[in-house]
Amino acid sequence: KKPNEPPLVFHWFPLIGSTITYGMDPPRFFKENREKYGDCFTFILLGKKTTVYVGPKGNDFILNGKIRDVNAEEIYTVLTTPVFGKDVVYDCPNSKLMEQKKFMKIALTTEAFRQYVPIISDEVTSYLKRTPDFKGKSGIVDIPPKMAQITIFTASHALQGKEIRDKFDETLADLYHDLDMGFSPINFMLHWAPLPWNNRRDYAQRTVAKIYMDTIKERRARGETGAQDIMWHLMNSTYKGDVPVPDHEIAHMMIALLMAGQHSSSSTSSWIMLRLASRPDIMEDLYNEQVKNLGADLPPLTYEDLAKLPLHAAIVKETLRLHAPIHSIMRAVKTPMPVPGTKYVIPTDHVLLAAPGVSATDESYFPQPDLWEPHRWEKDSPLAPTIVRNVASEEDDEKIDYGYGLVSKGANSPYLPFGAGRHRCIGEQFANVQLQTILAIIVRNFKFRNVDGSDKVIGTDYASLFSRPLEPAKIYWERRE
Ligand code: HEM
Ligand SMILES: N#Cc1ccc(COc2ccc(/C=C/c3ccc(C(F)(F)[C@](O)(Cn4cnnn4)c4ccc(F)cc4F)nc3)cc2)cc1
Repeated sequence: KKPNEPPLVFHWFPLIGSTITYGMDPPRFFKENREKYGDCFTFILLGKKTTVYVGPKGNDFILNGKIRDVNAEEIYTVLTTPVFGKDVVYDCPNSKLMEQKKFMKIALTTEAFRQYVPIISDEVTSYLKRTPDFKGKSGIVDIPPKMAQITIFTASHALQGKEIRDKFDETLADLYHDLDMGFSPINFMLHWAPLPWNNRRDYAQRTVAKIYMDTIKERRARGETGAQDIMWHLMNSTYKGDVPVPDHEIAHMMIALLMAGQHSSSSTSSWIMLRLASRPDIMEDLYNEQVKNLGADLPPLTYEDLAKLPLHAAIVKETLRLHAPIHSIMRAVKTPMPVPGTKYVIPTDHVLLAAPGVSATDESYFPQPDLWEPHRWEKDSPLAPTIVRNVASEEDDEKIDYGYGLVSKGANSPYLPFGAGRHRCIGEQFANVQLQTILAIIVRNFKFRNVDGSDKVIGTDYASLFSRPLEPAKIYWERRE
């Protein structure tokens, strides 16, 4: 290794490098090597020199990197463009992505969320009524596949509109599955390989895009609609210079949003249910919070009700602290990057890897970091994050606008499940509305506990693109009187 490069993680084989040890358990790999080499170190990921820089300084260095120094689309396009379709997200200049994020965000307003909460509540309630797995008074259920179903119905209906949601009962479900097969880290690494599932992925992408484009034509022929869904907003958006968004780009952005929302929310909602089964006491606290703040008759949920359920919000926050779906954020290095406070200069043949989850489980920021304790987010909790006590939280610090709205300037927070900087997530508010609504409806209907009555929680599957629970992940449920 050269004197001004970060330390290189020891490995036996040149190409494989540390791919297997990293791929099997990234958080463990980060923690072990942080102890050996410090916050900044390089490892070989399938032949590629990958420099990890963890901790708040690392999060800031990578996520707030200047556009001339770091590049996301070069790394991600091989994975996302075959699935989403061309000319959107990472298959276009970053300036165009910033405009696309602005369009998507226009539909994610509190006005829209007011419509989404009843839509999501009804989808969950009717799913629980019709699915055979929740028949009778009690039983045992493998929860991740159920949450994947609930997520796709709620997200497609709210975000994509009723026409699209109803198509999920027919052809769209299988097409979505084929599209999803292409969304795997193997494609990240071996995108050039003529893998059999990639043909099904390509056929599915073309067919799903056509379904969206036909829907767009129908809507245009029919004229206005009261729906607040994203498709309608994209149909009325124009790029700078008053250039309307082409129909194929609308269709491709819809696929991108469907994939984003589906994977992140189904993983997170599965973890929420599994954590509640390990802590039945918390599930009771949630029920009591609803009775206390909404009334014992538990009226139909509204968007305004969510603001009266702080413990429900803390459940999502604490689950994302321990189970962030995206464990590795990657960027190509475009110009040699000096690392402030060190003698390191990261060369352009490296890939940068940010892992915000490392500081989210660091005891110097979160007392008893591995304990899932939603009450820690209450202000006087002894487990409250130290960062909140002595450094301004995200709301206070200064903001910057990359073209799609204000985001906090500092990425030096230890808790960044939605990323930071120019590539920061625009789905955070929608995800919170969706997850808290699903949670509130489930809490009204059931009590959960582990099948063996323990407080254990299942391990994590890192082999797919989004970390998610190993399957099957069974829990015992009991219908609440
Ligand atoms: C629990 C739910 C979610 C989590 C934890 C999450 C996490 C993230 C993270 C970490 C990033 C930054 C990626 C990077 O810097 O490379 C991101 C970006 C993004 N997410 Fe999410 N996300 C969630 C839900 C959603 C939803 C529901 C949508 C759409 C409705 C969405 C759309 C996007 C978009 C468009 C970007 C921007 C990518 C870019 O600018 O390069 N996300 N998300
Ligand atoms: N041997 C072996 C072996 C080796 C390694 C491994 C594991 O290695 C790795 C390495 C990196 C990663 C990165 C995850 C990653 C990045 C980008 C995206 C995304 F772009 F797709 C997304 O951000 C997703 N998103 C955003 N918000 N919600 N979802 C997105 C953006 C905009 C958009 F519109 C739609 C989107 F959906 N998705 C996921 C995952 C696994 C396993 C095995």
